[in-house]
Amino acid sequence: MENPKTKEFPLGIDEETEQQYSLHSNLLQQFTSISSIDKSWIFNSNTADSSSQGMMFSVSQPNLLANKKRKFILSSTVNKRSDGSVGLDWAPFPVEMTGVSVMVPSPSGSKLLIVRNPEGDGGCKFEIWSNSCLENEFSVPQSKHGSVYADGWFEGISWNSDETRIAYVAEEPSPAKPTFNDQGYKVSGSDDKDSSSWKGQGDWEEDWGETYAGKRQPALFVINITSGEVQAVKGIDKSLSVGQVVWAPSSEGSAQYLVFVGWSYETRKLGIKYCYNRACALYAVKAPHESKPNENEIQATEDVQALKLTQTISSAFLPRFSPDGNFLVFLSARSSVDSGAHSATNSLHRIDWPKDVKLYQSAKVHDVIPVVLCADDDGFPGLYFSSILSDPWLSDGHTLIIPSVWHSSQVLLSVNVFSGQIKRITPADSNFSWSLLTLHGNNIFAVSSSPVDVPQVKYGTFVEKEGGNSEWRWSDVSNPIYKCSDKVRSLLSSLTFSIMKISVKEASENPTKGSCKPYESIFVSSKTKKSDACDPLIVVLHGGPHSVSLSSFSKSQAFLSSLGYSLLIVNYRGSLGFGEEALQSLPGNIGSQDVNDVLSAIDHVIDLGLASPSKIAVLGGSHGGFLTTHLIGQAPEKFVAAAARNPVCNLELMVGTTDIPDWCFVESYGTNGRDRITEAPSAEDLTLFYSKSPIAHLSKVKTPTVFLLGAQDLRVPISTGLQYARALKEKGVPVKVILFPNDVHGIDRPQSDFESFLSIAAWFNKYCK
Ligand SMILES: CC(=O)N[C@@H](C)C(=O)N[C@@H](C)C(=O)O
Repeated sequence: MENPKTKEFPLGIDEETEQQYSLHSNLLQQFTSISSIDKSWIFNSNTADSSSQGMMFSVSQPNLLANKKRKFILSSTVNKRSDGSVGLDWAPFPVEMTGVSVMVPSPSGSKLLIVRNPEGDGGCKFEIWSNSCLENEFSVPQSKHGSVYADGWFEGISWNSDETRIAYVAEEPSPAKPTFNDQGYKVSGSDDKDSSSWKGQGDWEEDWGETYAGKRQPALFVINITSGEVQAVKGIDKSLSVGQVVWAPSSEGSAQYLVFVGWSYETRKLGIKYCYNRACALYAVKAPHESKPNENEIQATEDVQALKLTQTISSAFLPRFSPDGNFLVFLSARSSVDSGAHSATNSLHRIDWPKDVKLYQSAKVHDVIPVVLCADDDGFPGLYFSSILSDPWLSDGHTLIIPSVWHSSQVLLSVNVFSGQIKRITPADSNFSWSLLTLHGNNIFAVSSSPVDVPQVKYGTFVEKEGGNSEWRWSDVSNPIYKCSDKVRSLLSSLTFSIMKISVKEASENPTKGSCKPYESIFVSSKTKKSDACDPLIVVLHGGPHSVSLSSFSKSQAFLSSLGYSLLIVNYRGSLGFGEEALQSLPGNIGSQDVNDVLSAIDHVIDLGLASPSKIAVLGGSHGGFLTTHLIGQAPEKFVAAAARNPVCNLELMVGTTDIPDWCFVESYGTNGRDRITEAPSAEDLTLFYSKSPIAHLSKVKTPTVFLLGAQDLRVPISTGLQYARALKEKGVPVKVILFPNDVHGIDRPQSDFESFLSIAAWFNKYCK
């Protein structure tokens, strides 16, 4: 037998950790392997049997060995039953999609665009499929454009109505770089490649920060799907980054227009990921002509300059035309732009679409859903969503179906864009969270889940009842996608969850009404009380801070609760989903109001006898890591273990290195901080940043803490986490640091996510059981 004293362990692993890893890694793999639906589409039937329609699901599943997400397509046929519900007949096997960046069916469903972005020097591949074969395939050289944007934000791919052309967003081609040879500088003009010259760097160009490192400016293009001709759209200011393009309704005899979102910047591009406070507007621009012989000169003289449609509002995005083409709706994050908070309560707007192009610029922006400042207790708390279906309309042509965060859950809403009437269409008595898959006529495919229930596909039908009492009814749709192991199912069935209201203990000076309203925590625990002793508790804190922990299924959280921990997931004031006044109460008060909200939520569960004060751990990433490290400093007796993922530990250090220095100013000073934003903070600014930071409380910390850091994080550069971890080590506090060399802020590559949560479990089992 091996002598444990002489046994060599892998880096960072001792005997106890090895045991923990052996015990729990298989269960974590079982959670990890649960698939998720990214998108789905419904197709009109080509058969005589019009009661059945085809459906396609794009599904992803982490592939730990390859450290990638495996993507596949699963097809089914929709069968409508006489009672209004549906069943899906599934194809026997899925088909893996390798190397596919985006796929977009045409509006009629008769064609499918598949885009494959280049991995090396080659071009972008566009494939046009019919239902039986590949119809056309084009390779677009890098000299025309770089990768097609598939990021879910700048991303926009839109088929025109006769399905002959596609507008899309791709990276501008790379500019030429200065060339040198043994004679010195090679005068530009010659693009010769020879072994006696080399390329210099030229000027550094700004990008949009976190997750956009090295990505070139997003620009607009149109491809003809028969000839493969690609045209760059003219008339767009070079300084504008563009995205989310859609074709404007076409009218006989007049030119075709494209509507897109444009983001401009002042002196530098600030990070845009999770940051809705970047000003943006809708523009209309003439789509390029199909080139015909001898037409070039006529085109050159045409007025092609893009028109700004939304002059009167600081933010406009997600444009969608009504089915009749008479109006355009869009979302606005103007509260976020105007206050400087990186995310806030949205509003929805409408422009009646003029038939005369010249009137576009003076189109009136109507408010459909305004920003909600403070909602009644059970009233609509405001709009919180950032993606929308490409066709979100019911058959009346003016009712939109959208998801939105409502307190700690995501619900589905129907919105009448003329009257502004909003209805919550998912069950009011459900604490589950819902996401939208696709519309099926006037019915809805959706997914519903909870912290202890794996996602379930649902079908919603609108039932008109006598006496005008109509309602939405939801039925389960059986599906093979969310399959999980018997072990996972049995562990989850022993858990339960509830959403708790937590009263505000101390309001700030001059509080607004909305900031005094209760906030919420999601509490996950075992159904059966094993003895008088409570299970150990993990307090889970989201980042942002203007984000939210939803009551939806999370594999990593379900893994931790399956190991015997209760979870207290706190939506402290400042979270999305509770109205604008509650959200805006946090900027200027970070490190105190949010910390106290979390401490009050913990006291609440201790007072209810649901948690034992001696067995509490805390876990959070980013701003959640800021709170984690603040809590172990400000309440050093309270926490026996902590885990911080890319935490903000020192704003004074972060401000000079992050892609969002403006965030440090606004969150530290409040909205007034907007006027102080600078690349050269004063000594006074730096003093305030330090005083608001967890590092200011470091001397009191004694909680053993594990740090998970992504070395490519541009948002919260690892220097702040490393500095704090080293300082704790210097004090003799037990510390573990795992650095993921190729991860960005989210640390979500499959192997990194896996190792993060396995090590968090091992750490908590060591110090908090
Ligand atoms: C706006 C932003 O990115 N803030 C970070 C400090 C942060 O907390 N990020 C959130 C979104 C996260 O969960 O990573």
